[in-house]
Amino acid sequence: MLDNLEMIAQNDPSGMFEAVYNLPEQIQKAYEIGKNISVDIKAEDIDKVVITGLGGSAIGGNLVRVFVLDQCKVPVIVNRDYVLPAYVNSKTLVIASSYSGNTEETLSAYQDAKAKGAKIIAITTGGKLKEMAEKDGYYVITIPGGLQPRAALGYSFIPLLMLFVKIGLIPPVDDQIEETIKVLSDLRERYKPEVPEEKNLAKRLTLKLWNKLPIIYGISGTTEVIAERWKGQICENSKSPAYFNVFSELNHNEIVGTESPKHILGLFEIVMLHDVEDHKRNAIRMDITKDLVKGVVSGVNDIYSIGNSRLARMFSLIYLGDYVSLYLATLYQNDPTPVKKIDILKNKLAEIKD
Ligand SMILES: O=P(O)(O)OC[C@H]1O[C@](O)(CO)[C@@H](O)[C@@H]1O
Repeated sequence: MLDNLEMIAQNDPSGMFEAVYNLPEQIQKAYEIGKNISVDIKAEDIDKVVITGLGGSAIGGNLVRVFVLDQCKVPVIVNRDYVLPAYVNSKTLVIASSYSGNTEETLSAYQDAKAKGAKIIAITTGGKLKEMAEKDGYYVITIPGGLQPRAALGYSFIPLLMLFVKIGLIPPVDDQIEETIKVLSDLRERYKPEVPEEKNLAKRLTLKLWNKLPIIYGISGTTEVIAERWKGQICENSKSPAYFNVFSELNHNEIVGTESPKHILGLFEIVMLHDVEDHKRNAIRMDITKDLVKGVVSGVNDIYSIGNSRLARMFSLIYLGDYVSLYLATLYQNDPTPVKKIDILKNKLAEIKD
């Protein structure tokens, strides 16, 4: 079914498949942008980092948060709100991340950061954020436009990660970026539409999730944000509901909610994301949980990261989720690009001034 290339092309008039295929090149370009970052902020000047953004931009920040968790000596917090927490002050580095540069919550948080006297860096393609930050004399990392924010994860993540290196918060990541580009270049030749179902994991997994409710499980500290990314991509690209949760937390509540109603539980198709750095006990929890839900849910699918470095492994899982979301869109005959409901929301919000 998913081997019908004409059907794929018909449901992808705006080229989201192409954008996903080009992720390795995007990461290469993002790497060059990262190398050119030149800031005078040093690790000792700050006692915390707050990355403020929404949607795809927040995911980029959240992936950085998890990536640096065991290396960075200052807390990294992701803020997805109009305002920043009261602990933001002159020792805080606030990174305002918005691909469009026009997301209202991020613009509002930027103003809040300014009012609180924080050190500010903006990462954006342009829009009001770039305009304001340049006018206010803050450093702006400018990334290329022309993509949907969720398709620009390379741009919203890699320069941010390299900023952490430049500031001296984490050791260099060059080798990891280079490996990531290689791993993704290899994976796209395995996941692309031309590869038939029997050899294409992305297509096979999509067929399992089709007409089901995808439930994506990650593990705290490793795959937690990747699970969130899968959920977001399935919602926005496939226009299907999807939910995610994280081990071990879900073992303390969600696992109990698997008894009734049976006809709804029977539609759950679970994807468990695995990585070699998963906490041993959480890996065991995943196995036990699988046994507990077997026969109740429609199915459980184990997916393992590929690659040596942490970065390559992270992106290997992200990439599979991206392809799955596009194939699922194809099966539902949806164009992955438009996000009509968000457009309606934004228009309605624009009509209402406070
Ligand atoms: O990165 P931006 O442009 O601030 O957008 C944030 C999020 O907002 C949306 O544009 C929709 O509101 C998402 O698609 C996107 O991920």
